[in-house]
Amino acid sequence: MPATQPLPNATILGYPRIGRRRELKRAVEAYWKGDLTEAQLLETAGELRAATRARLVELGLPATGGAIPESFSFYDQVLDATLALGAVPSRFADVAFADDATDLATYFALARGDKDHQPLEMTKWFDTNYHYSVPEIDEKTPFEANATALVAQFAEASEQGIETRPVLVGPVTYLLLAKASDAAGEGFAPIDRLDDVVAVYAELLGALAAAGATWVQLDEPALVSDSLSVSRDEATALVERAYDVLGGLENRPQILLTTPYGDSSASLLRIAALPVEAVHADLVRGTLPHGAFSSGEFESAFYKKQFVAGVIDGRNIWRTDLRIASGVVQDLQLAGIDVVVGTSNNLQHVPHDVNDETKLDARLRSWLAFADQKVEQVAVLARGLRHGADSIEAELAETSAILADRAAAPGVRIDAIRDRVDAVTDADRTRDAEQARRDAQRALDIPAFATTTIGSFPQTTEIRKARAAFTRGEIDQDAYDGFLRAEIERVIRLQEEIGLDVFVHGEAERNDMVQYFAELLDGFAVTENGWVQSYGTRATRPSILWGDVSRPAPMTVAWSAYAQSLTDHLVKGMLTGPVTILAWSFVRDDQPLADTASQVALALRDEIDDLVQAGIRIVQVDEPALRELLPLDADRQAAYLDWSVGAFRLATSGAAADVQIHTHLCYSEFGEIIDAVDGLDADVTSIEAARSRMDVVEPLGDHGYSRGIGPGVYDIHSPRVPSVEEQTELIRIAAARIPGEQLWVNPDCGLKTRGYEETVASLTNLVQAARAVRAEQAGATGTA
Ligand code: MET
Ligand SMILES: [Zn+2]
Repeated sequence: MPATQPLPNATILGYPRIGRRRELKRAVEAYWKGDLTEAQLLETAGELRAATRARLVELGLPATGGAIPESFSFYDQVLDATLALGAVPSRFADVAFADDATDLATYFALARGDKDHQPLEMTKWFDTNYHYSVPEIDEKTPFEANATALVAQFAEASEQGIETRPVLVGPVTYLLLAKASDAAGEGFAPIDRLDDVVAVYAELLGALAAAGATWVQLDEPALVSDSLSVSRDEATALVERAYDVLGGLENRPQILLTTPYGDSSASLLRIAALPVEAVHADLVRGTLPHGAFSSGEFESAFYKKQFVAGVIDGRNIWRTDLRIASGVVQDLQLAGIDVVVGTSNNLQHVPHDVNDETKLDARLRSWLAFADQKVEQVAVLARGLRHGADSIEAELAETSAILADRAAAPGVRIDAIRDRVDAVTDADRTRDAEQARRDAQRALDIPAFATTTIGSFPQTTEIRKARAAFTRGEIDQDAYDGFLRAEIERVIRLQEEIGLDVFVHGEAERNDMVQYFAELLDGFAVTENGWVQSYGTRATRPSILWGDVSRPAPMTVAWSAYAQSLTDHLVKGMLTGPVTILAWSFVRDDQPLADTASQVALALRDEIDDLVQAGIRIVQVDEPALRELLPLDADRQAAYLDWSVGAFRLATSGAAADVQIHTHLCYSEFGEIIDAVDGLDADVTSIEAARSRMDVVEPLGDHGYSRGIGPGVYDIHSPRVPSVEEQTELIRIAAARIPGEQLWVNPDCGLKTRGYEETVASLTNLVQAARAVRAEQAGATGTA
């Protein structure tokens, strides 16, 4: 047993690491380009970490005792764990053991790949829009502890006079989020290596103890998810097995085991029985174990053990109702629990500081809490625990007044919008029968294996410059519109040259596929500095959906109509779907998401109507986040799928039979929600598939999917140009399962992050691949 030194009664699970002005992004990208040396990058990162620690102390977290998490990452916390475990996949051995290899070079090679290596796959982290690098594990993966970064950061903090708490993804979650490498044998699952991995965690903990760390945080969100390869009950048993070992170590820091992102109430008492010194529960998404309080079980489970109560919401940007949160922690304390006030999860999912938003309406701003304000809220509640609730009455009263102001503010509830939602019927969510649509859409004259793209073309420096100049008022609306029209014309001509079948206008006018709409819809506000890491050096600036949503004017019609006027090819109208608009915004927490979704859907429905009036015959409504919002909790999934699918249908069902509705899904495993994808009832669905070698096609084929499907054949997440042969092979795999008339040939996703050179080369190959397969099929059936 380590020496007991209790955790101070205020903490957070983690803090944004990209920097208040995205300093880390700039430094890392400069390093990639060769403009910054490794030493310079390490120095910048050190400065950022130091600034973060100092800020957290300033905001009220104690500088000692492990209250401050050491949650920095250059790219991704799962990738950090991969390096700490030495779990470099064998296909990267040549990189890791090269003469000039450094830990950092290996790290980025895994993250991004290079011309000889595909990067580690990326996928969504629980139900967030954050992506982690998926570990690749097999029977032979060599595990070897590498505590260098963990120890160095802890030591760096000590130098600064701050005693931090190193943070690591826990062993069970790490392995359950991993995938079996291509070298793995049949039936192997990464979790089979649990004992080996636990042994390496033991070494890492030993190294941290030797460095003087009194606390370590191990995150085990696997405990709250029903979407992993094992049941929650099994995950709990695995956690028991792992922490019995780790807890039993002679030489280790005290362990804080966390269960963020969901409801751990079913397993909390079992977890509390483990030989760890503190356990966290997310009390925003989850609850305390039912009945355990009155029965005294909770008190005995937490006897001589600290409970970190995650009462401050780490997923949204609203001020937490402090009076309620204070009641919860005060009751716990009254029951004799050694309670620590905490956040529901790592604050990496929220921006830094509301005070950086100088242009936001002052009233709206007063309702908000970004990471810094959340830390302050934690500190207030902790003070209330130390000195009694009376001592924080002024703060409680202030928050109550703010919440009351928000509830009554104009625009938060608009009767006309609510009446329209109330009047929606099933008929409004239902299109003509599939056959009738197929017949009506023959007039569109679309070939088998039709080639198209997902919407965006590369966002060039010129586009970004023009947008910035327009935002700063350096060029006027006419000049900007003229620039965008020229850009659209260029993209149309390019598609003609490449020989694609169905065109797009290229989305040059969009800064972001959600923010663009948020700026044009009523009920949303956008931030200046509200960046949140999406993956690696990429960050998004989610909009704030604060009021009832409506569409004051058409949003995309002018651009789409202009593009269509330039060509005889069909041009797809391009909209972002209601679920994705919600998923990638900060949504209001004062009404069910389903109600908000209906409001957004009705606005999109009107937009589709206007697009069709303007001569557009195909409209794509992107829902890449459909899978992302699927609740981790199986009990809540059916209700979610019901409203999310319903919202998409409400948006699209105003379209007549001869209008072809497309949708696009990406970034996720869709096998699990195949019925929902089917339920969207889109005429054509494009879906990410290249990286997974068309894995999605099999379940679709088995499912008897009868409408159009475009499994991506070109992985746009990498600058690599896929050859004609490669893409032909992928189309053939799909064609073996799905009839050619149903198949579309397209990239995995939009091209906005790619450069023109690789884009043109890849699309040219794509068109050739489609033609090759068409010719093969024509040969096979004897038709021309
Ligand atoms: C993340 S999905 C992106 C879809 C969008 N239409 C685009 O092409 O960029
Ligand atoms: Zn996509």
